[in-house]
Amino acid sequence: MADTETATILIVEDSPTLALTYETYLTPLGYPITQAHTGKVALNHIENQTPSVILLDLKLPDMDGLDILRRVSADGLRSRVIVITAHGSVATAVAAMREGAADFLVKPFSAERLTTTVNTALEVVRLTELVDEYRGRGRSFGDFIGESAPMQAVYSMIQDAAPSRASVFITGESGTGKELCAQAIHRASPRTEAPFIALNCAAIPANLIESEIFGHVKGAFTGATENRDGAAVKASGGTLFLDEICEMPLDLQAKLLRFIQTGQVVPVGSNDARTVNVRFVCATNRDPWEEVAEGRFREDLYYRLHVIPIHLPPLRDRGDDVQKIAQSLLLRFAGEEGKAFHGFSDDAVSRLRTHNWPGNVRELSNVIQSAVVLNDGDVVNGAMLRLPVRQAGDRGTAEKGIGDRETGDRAATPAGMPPVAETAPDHVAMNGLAAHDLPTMEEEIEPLEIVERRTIEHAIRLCGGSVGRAARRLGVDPSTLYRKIKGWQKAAS
Ligand SMILES: Nc1ncnc2c1ncn2[C@@H]1O[C@H](COP(=O)(O)OP(=O)(O)OP(=O)(O)O)[C@@H](O)[C@H]1O
Repeated sequence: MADTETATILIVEDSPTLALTYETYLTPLGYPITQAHTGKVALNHIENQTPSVILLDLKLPDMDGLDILRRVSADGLRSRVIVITAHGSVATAVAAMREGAADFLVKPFSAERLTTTVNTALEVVRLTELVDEYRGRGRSFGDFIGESAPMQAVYSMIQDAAPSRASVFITGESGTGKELCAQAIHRASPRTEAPFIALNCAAIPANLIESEIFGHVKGAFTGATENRDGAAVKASGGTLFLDEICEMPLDLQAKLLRFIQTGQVVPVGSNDARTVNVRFVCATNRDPWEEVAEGRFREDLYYRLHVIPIHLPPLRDRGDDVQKIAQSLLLRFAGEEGKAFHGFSDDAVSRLRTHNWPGNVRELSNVIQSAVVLNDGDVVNGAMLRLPVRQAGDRGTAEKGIGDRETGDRAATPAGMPPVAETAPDHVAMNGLAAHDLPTMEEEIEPLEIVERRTIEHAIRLCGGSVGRAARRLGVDPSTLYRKIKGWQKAAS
């Protein structure tokens, strides 16, 4: 049996009745099935999503089925193609096998014969994936999902870096998986049994970071009622992950540098140093060298930490990974929410592929979760994915690199929002009012509902599209925001 998380079946058959019959035969296998009644629809589907098995009738209204087979071979796709031929046309089946078909079925055939043939094909797909995995090619790694070439380079950097004690400096836009990468390094390292301690330098007030890293003694400051170990001591023998390192205040950067050089921790309010052995992994979504050039990040600290650099590519540069991650997230959220969703329609796949993903995997996760929470059905369609129809920087236009994060986040439409382009013409502002048409009084006094909506949308944008995080920051329950978003969607449709 193939991997149930990713295996899919495409039935290419011009007769809808026959296609439905085959689908009914194959449904008990439990894999998502798509029908294509023309060659054009089939090619379009294959372009967006690689099916594990293609059941292919060679007689199509708009093209020769062999052309589809040739395309699968030419593109080097892993799909196993099972050709369906009419009784008496064995020569065609032989020709198809020469072109790369995995098997053939002569009409009419029984449900059992079909399921056995498809199951065998799926098993071959599974074994091929297994072999690739052993060879270390074309596979995901740890908790990462994704098999694209840029991610393979990341996985191999992680594997090479893991055994060493050298500091790792991870860069990448927000939501690309920097923390996941730090955890993967720790897990693959000899320190795996010791603690992995993560500290987000941007999330802790400046006056508390020193104590959070180095600890404090009783009475060191108001509220220090007892001795407390900091992250450096807690991570002893393990890994200390300093996230958003470029946000660390300069005075503390000097203390961190001393700690790295000496391995000694001095808690706030104490003169006693304690020696610890930690491995440093840090991350930033800024361009660290630019931070050095601007005087916000110490150059000596940069060189100490920037020993092994790992750059996480933006999601828009990872090809098919978008669909693989989306599919895995869909099954996860559907399971959590008790929904039946198990796949995406072709238009949904096409939207997933063309969106620019400024908030990267986190944004993708929010969009899928929102689609699952707010809808019902077997398949997520394009309309359920609350993405802007068109946005500046969509694939094929502007490319973004690290350092462009803020622009990227501003461009993101929060998950679950009716995007501007879908609800209003160009000249209409986000709140639905054409500002230049209104008298001054109306500009000054806005209905509370609109102010509330703008505040919520703004918060979600600032939180990289995360409804959950925005709800926390706004001090309300996430279900309140989801309810409101659903209300806006209803009003817009
Ligand atoms: N390749 C991937 N496959 C599956 N899940 C992923 C992948 N990359 C990231 N994620 C998930 O996306 C979310 C964001 O990842 P993570 O927190 O590691 O990103 P980050 O780059 O550290 O973000 P930030 O810069 O905002 O701190 C997490 O829930 C993580 O598990």
